[in-house]
Amino acid sequence: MNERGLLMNEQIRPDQINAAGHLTIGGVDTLELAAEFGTPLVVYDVAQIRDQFRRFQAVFEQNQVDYEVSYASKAFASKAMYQVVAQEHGHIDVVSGGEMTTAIQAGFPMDKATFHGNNKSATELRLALTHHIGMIVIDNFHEIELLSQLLTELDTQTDVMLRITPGISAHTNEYIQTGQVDSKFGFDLDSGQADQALQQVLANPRMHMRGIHAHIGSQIFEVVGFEGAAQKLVSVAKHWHDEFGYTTEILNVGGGFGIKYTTDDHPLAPEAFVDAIVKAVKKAASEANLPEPGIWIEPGRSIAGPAGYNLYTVGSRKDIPGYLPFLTVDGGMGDNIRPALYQAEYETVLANDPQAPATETVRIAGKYCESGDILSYHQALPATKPGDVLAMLDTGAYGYAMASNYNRNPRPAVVFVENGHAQEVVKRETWSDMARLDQDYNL
Ligand SMILES: Cc1ncc(COP(=O)(O)O)c(C=O)c1O
Ligand SMILES: N[C@@H](CCCC[NH3+])C(=O)O
Repeated sequence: MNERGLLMNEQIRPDQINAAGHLTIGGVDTLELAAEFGTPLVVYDVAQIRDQFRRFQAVFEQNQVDYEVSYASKAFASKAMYQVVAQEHGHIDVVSGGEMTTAIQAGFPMDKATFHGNNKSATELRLALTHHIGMIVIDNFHEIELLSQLLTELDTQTDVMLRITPGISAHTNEYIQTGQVDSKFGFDLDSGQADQALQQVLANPRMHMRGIHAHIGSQIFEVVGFEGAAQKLVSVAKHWHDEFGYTTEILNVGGGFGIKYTTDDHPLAPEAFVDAIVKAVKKAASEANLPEPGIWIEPGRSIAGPAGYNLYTVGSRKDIPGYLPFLTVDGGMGDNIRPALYQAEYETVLANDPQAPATETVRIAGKYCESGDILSYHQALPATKPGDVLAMLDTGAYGYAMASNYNRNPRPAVVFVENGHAQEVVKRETWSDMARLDQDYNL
């Protein structure tokens, strides 16, 4: 409750409302952000990014475990983001030459980067090796062969892990499950593929086999899947120890920690996830009589998501008797495709009065030429008028990262805000940028 006796939106902290009653991010008024940088605008509260990172790290420190918290940068990659992670002494994982190049340009220490992907190209692997990437997570037999050729060609060596499919279907949207047996990622266990991969890697002196990786899915709300993955990884480590005399140094349980998008979501705290993982690994390792391995995690959404906001300006409106009105904003599926792609839900508030009581339920539509271009299917809001700014909450993961130029709409600017200061860290694209790669046809 606030002083007006209204129920606060749970995703907004009371200190985010300023004297004018406006929503603030990192101490800056969202209306000022919209006026200065334009809309649609992606805004990150940097203190919140740092705080999530530190919370994950602190539990490992308390448990005195060898660990890495590796930010899964597919959730949101930019030079500024990599620089913030570096300031937090964090690690990153990258899944493409583009993410790697951005990290390199940001000056990120690449020995703290892990390279993932189920079809890494020779060029990408070469880039990784020439920049002495910290770890390559090998996904398939083709990659073992390609990597071994490149290691010989470049006369170098690398640390590697093997990604396995743990056979765990996390309780999450089926589109974002990755740990089940029928997955395109990683080596299958039951068919013996993983054993074969281990033997190939161990036979190559240029590959230093460091550990086992599994990722069970995304937006997960329960610890049980992670405990299961931890047990499975330890059982693989035990099997490899007994069968091949190989001792696993690191278990990487991936990311997937769920966040609160709406009041229906009840995520666990970072501490609860890490605590459960650490306990499960320690218990399983001691039962298997194995030395305690290092534990790595790869949170993406839980680092970037809650810190991100999308600001939009309200434009047209369509009222249809018997249906929820369409309130159209100046962005849409080009800057956040998640509602259209996964029926993902968010909370949206009126930036100039986020505490105002709702008077209607609307559909928030985008401006893209597509009926499915909906940002919200049912959002309670106070009365709005063209020109009002809406703030969509918790948009920081897989929003800008999955943005497109559909309809040749420019992608928004990205602004980082901290301690009352705002800085544009990714410029807004312009209409002429839309044609910057185009060539006149002159055959
Ligand atoms: C290998 C791997 N690690 C980490 C992540 C990050 O997941 P999340 O953003 O759900 O934490 C993903 C994406 O799901 C992934 O595929
Ligand atoms: N893009 C998905 C998550 C993908 C996870 C990547 N492994 C989402 O928006 O929820």
